Amino acid sequence: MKVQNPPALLSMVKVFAPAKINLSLHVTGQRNDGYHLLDSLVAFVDVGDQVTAEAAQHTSLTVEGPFAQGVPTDGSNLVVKAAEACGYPMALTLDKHLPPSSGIGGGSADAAAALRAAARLGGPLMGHDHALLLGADVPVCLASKSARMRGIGNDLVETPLPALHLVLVNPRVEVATPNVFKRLDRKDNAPMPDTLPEWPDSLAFVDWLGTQRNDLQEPAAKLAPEIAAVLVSLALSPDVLLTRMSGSGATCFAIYPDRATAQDAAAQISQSNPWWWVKAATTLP
Ligand SMILES: C[C@@](CO)(OP(=O)(O)O)[C@H](O)COP(=O)(O)OP(=O)(O)OC[C@H]1O[C@@H](n2ccc(N)nc2=O)[C@H](O)[C@@H]1O
Ligand SMILES: Nc1ncnc2c1ncn2[C@@H]1O[C@H](COP(=O)(O)OP(=O)(O)O)[C@@H](O)[C@H]1O
Repeated sequence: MKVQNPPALLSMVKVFAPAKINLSLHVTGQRNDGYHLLDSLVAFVDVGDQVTAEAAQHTSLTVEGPFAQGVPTDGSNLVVKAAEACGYPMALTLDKHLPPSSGIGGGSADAAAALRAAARLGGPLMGHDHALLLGADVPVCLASKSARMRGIGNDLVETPLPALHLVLVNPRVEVATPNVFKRLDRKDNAPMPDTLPEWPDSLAFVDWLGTQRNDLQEPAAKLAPEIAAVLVSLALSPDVLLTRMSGSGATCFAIYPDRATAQDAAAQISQSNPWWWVKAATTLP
């Protein structure tokens, strides 16, 4: 019998940390510990951060990239917390492209990428329950596949969606998630339907999505009036199908019929608002 060598372990890995978009976000209750119950359709896009990792004696972190200045470089960074939580020390480099505190889960995506990096280097693969301790959004980011997310972020059902062409806009205003939840008047809003419909194509999906909500949009817009300006700017762009805020804000998204239309809208919005962070994006399969 031929004896096969075990697969060689990689010495360095690069892992993409895609932005998370809450296409819908219904807040349906609140637990005794203060955490809110959610019902959210989550998608991931081809815009994100990059985590590079090597096994090391001690965990270290270098942060670079366009949003490096906005994130901590010490043990409070979620990639360091992720390395510590899985007990696998790594030399980490975070190339930060997503605006922080912006409702697209940058820190959670980075933490999930660090967990995937540890597993690829030969460390343990952390389970969802353990990942949840790093943040409510970390479990959904671990798979980075579109999903219906319920509970506080722990109850996940993979939900394939038609491809969507988006523009993401952040007015470069950081919004703290707990402050938005605190300003939400009603905590017991209606969930999405028990059984989600089948969508034959993107247009049918967007029609249905228009009947759903982000319950955090109103309280976030009270905290950051720039959100209203972003939504107006997206709503005025040619051929737009739907506009909404993601997560607790302030990033908003719009959906377009195709990539070229999304790219044209992004270029036009960026030209009129040079300070804003504007990206055309397509959902990942
Ligand atoms: C609101 C969401 C929707 O996807 O996205 P973001 O706006 O952060 O991107 C998430 O639930 C955020 O997840 P994440 O950012 O990982 O939250 P955590 O670090 O666990 O919690 C930060 C704080 O948000 C509030 N929080 C978070 C999640 C949840 N289900 N209920 C809450 O009330 C709590 O005040 C908590 O102290
Ligand atoms: N890798 C990271 N990237 C961004 N923020 C981080 C990171 N690690 C820790 N943080 C902290 O987490 C907080 C939430 O950031 P982030 O995850 O980007 O928010 P959101 O989930 O709203 O997009 C910020 O206040 C930031 O200081």
